[in-house]
Amino acid sequence: MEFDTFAERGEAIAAEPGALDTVALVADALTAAGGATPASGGDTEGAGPAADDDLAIVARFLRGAVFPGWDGRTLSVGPSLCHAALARAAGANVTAGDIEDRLAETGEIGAVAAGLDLGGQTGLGAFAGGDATGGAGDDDLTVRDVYDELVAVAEATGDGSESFREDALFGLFTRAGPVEAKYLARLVLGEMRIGVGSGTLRDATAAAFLGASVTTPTEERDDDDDRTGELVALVERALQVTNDHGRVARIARDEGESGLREVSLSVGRPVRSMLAQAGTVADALDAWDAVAVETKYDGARVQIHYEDRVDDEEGEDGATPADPADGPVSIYSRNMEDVTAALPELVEHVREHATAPAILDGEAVAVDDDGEPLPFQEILRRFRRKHDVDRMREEVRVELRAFDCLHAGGDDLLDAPLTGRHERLSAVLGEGVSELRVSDDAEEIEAFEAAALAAGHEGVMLKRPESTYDPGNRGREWLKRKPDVETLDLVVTGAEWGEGRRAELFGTFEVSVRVDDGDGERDADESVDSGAAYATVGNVATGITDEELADLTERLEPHVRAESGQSVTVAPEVVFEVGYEEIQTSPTYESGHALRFPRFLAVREDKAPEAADSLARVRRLASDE
Ligand SMILES: Nc1ncnc2c1ncn2[C@@H]1O[C@H](COP(=O)(O)OP(=O)(O)OP(=O)(O)O)[C@@H](O)[C@H]1O
Repeated sequence: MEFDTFAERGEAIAAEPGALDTVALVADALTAAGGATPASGGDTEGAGPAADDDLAIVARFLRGAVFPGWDGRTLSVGPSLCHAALARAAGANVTAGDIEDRLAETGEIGAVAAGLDLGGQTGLGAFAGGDATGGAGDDDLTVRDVYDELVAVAEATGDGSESFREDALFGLFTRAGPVEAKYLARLVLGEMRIGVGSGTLRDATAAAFLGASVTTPTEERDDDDDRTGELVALVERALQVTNDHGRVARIARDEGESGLREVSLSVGRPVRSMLAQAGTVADALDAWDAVAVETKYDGARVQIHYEDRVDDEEGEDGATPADPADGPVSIYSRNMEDVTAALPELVEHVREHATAPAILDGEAVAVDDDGEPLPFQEILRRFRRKHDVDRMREEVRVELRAFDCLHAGGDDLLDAPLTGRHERLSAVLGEGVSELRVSDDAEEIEAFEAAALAAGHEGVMLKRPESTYDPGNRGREWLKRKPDVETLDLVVTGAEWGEGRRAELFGTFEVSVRVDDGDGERDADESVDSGAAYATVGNVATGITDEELADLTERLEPHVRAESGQSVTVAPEVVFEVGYEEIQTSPTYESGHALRFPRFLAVREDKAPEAADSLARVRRLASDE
């Protein structure tokens, strides 16, 4: 597919207000991208699509993603690099500063890119491979050209990789016409802004390739007695298992329903984590006959994949390889980032105890010398660390608390009941496994909770004993019960420079909630700019030490999008855990709410902005108060 065709379809989708018509437009785009069905069936297994088929690429691009969800590769392109590449492509008269000024005016990089004369002024379009007519946009840039170039950008490492990335983007921009440039800039920065969430793409896949009808919104259908509901559920299931919209679209097209039914988990490819809602013991006992109660560990979520393969690097004595990333154990964060190298104790633990290939779910916790839990902030000093792992290992001890098992010894367990999965977990790992107590006695459950709190844990999890594992879902099958601490996980979207002695550091941070339904789709929300993904809810300036301010400044500076006086706007990259006393309605912030007495608690290293708290949650909390 030509990239300008993709961009025009993006424009049409963005302009369509109706959810069902959006699904129909996305389904058309998928069908158009697939072209003729490849006889070979193509590469449905691998990360890269077959050479004659753009379906997988287009399915991901529509969501603003270049790679599948399970794939750890990232472009490593921040706003400043993108601005520099755009400025170069726009010719000698335009600087990165000009791009930032325009961004401050328009508020959106796509609009800025579309307004530039890229490659046109200097004939760079011809230089970069354009046809005889020269100017930008005349070149037949395809979605595959863009994909291939972005793969090269993602895979560039070492000295010179930064300039390689800039050159590659410059090359792409010089080949782009205005609408293409708009979608290129958005894609590169991961902000597609056309309102295509995971649910839309799922429904469109079912409509395009399985014959599902697009007449009733998925949420209003009864899945049990509706054929379309059945097909949508099948696609949803395949998405949960593969975590790859591109691959699922291809399987739906090439192998139909039976192909989707056969999709299974792969050890080594992370799955989205099942999540919890807040709830009480009374809620749990009202809803279920019995409750499976478990300690809520205050650590960072980890998903551990154990491949049980012979390790090339392994010495004859079976010693751990020097680099844990080379071994049979891979550990992923909740964002599906590979954190194996940061947590060698967990690698060693699993190598020592696991008896079969497995996918385990659990929490990495920091503990003191007696094995007692340390606060959450301590695990964050170890999590995602790339340097000084051995030194930090001496300072902060980390242990595994595994609480679920998604796959063991060749069996996918997503559909098995929780208690059965937990038994498999105990059988496959043995050590470092949570205690899961099933009880229908409120007093016994409360005594379990009191003991967990007394031991320094965060609270308890209450789970339905028969619940299946629902990747990515924040349903009511798992409830979290914590004593009353009011915190929200909010995205930093702006900051202000400090004063006096702190003039070189940010002093105040603007924090925002997510304006979507949890999988990237926007709320139907008229009071908030419908293109915005985040809405402000407060400014945080207290609870931060000087050392933390320096760290936060260093961390946020590369993401600054625009500066005006003391204030900067920041790309949504960093999530803060913020404590507060109350939520009030307020016209001051875009969300229509304000936090009273917000204070900084920690950076949620383990959370991506898409996993931050939503506007819907803040509204719920506000109305409960
Ligand atoms: N026994 C357990 N079972 C499931 N999750 C647990 C358990 N112990 C600790 N956790 C942690 O609790 C989280 C469940 O709460 P939730 O889904 O709301 O995530 P969260 O937003 O990170 O919550 P929080 O900020 O309260 O940790 C899990 O993601 C996991 O990291």
